[in-house]
Amino acid sequence: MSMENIITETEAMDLDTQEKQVSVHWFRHGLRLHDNPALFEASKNSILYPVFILDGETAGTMHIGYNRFKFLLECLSDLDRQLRSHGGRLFIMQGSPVTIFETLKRKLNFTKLCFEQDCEALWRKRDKKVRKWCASNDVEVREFVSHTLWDPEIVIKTNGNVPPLTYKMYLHTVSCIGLPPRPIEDIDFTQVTFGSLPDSCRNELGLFESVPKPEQMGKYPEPDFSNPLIRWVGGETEALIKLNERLSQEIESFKSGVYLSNQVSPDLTGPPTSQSAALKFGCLSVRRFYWSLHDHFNNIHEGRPPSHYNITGQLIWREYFYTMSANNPFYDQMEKNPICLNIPWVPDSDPKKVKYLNAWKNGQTGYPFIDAVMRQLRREGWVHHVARNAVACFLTRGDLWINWEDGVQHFFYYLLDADWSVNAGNWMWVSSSAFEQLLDCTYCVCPVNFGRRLDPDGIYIKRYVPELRQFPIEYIYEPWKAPLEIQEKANCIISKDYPERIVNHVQASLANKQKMLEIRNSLLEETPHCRPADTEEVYQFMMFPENCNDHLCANIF
Ligand SMILES: Cc1cc2nc3c(=O)[nH]c(=O)nc-3n(C[C@H](O)[C@H](O)[C@H](O)COP(=O)(O)OP(=O)(O)OC[C@H]3O[C@@H](n4cnc5c(N)ncnc54)[C@H](O)[C@@H]3O)c2cc1C
Repeated sequence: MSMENIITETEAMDLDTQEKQVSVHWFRHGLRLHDNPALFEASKNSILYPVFILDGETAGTMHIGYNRFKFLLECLSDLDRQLRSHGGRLFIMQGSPVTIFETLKRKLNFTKLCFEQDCEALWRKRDKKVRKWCASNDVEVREFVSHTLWDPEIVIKTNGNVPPLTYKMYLHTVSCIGLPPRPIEDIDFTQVTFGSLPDSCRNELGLFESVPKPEQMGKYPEPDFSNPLIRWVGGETEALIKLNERLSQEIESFKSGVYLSNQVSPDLTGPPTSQSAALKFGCLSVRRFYWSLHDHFNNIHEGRPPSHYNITGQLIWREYFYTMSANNPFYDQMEKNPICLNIPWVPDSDPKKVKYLNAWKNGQTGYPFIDAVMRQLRREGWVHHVARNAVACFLTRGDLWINWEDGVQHFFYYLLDADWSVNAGNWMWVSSSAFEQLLDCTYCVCPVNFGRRLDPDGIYIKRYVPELRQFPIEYIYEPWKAPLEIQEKANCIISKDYPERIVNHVQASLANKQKMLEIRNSLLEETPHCRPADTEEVYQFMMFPENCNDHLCANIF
């Protein structure tokens, strides 16, 4: 696009005389141009200002590690590059949203503010303040639902003004609402007029002339966990390339009649295919993902009714957790959270807690599978769902009896896809704190056999726990059992080069099960609570292989 459709400073100041109104599109999540109804609205018959505000909280920046910050800045870079190719740019500013909008109002007299709904309770305060300011400054607010397939508020209303307690109830509720909307058409950028910012307000707005690097924002790689082996790249362009790759794989599996290969045979060492970080930041539209899968599925199985909730069942878990958190500002906490059971985890004052928690965080528990996962998390920011289940269970009800809130914080800092509600929802589920039969923790992931089942050759361990690279496979999941001469031959002496296991899993998990039972029995009556609908749902969520109920991967008490 030529410079002709960028208006000048003088034109911007003289807008009341022009026909077009001035609109600001506020990117928060939803960092994409495709299927973006709020951006579509902002660009209609308007002079458009696309804005992202680094306010220290938006898009999860209040507690963020280097890898996710880098990913976010790559998303912004990609947006900026794309907008520039259409003659505009992304205005990245630093400060509080209301202060920035005040300045923009003074300088540009904008009259419309558009944004995508951030449905989590966490964002209520921020958005309420902005709405209030808009209401008293003649700025129309237009908010659109496109981060989720269904509007959580409508789901709650349809379910009688309470969130559905179980995933199955959730499925039932959304089936009453109907199928989610399809993605909207692409914006015709040849018809869009972009605004420019007067020089006089650039400082006041904390405007970045180009997308900053994480280091400029005070974020640095951690010395012991730098050099990721898998590099996740942020941005819409990359997300759409990955979507096509993923769809090709899915089409092949639909044709062969093998569905959900990611769940049936989880691959810890194969090339990365996940879209969770792209969905978290919204560089991929969840509706595009959902409908592309179903359309391909229906094309291949012409005439057969689509099984909507099977092939996209994982996406529905995301919806479910968003909905559960929508009206619950304490969703990521234990005591104040009405859906969470109060479990007397190891107290903060207990020195054992600090020791165990640090060992878990640093990948030094002495259980190679757990340590590999924890090190991959810090190094790369993404780990497979089955691996997350294993380390979450180990920290909480499985082995260490440590509060899931500590796990949530750690994951929230390091995960690329860290979502306030999805993260906390999964932690409550795995730790038996909610979404689980009242303290009935039947399934406990075994840190030895579960890993062995997933990665029998120990490739994953050798990749992330280099101390054990020369260990023979028969001992790699239980190195403490290796005779000293084998340890010497493998150049790794247990308790010197690699830690002794911090707990005995069999003893710890049995003792923890007993504690759960005692708490359960001490409760007078069962209150209605969130829980799995049945055993099948537990298996599906935990992604246990079908024949896993044989004490090999899961301890079943
Ligand atoms: C303790 C714990 C914490 C987690 N924290 C997060 C988080 O902060 N953000 C996050 O996106 N996922 C989280 N998950 C869920 C899950 O592990 C990831 O979404 C998954 O690893 C993504 O891989 P994928 O894209 O290959 O998934 P696929 O199987 O391809 O699923 C497609 C999409 O569905 C969604 N999804 C899949 N599984 C779940 C699930 N159990 N709950 C909710 N959504 C799901 C994701 O957006 C995912 O990209 C967590 C799981 C656990 C056990």
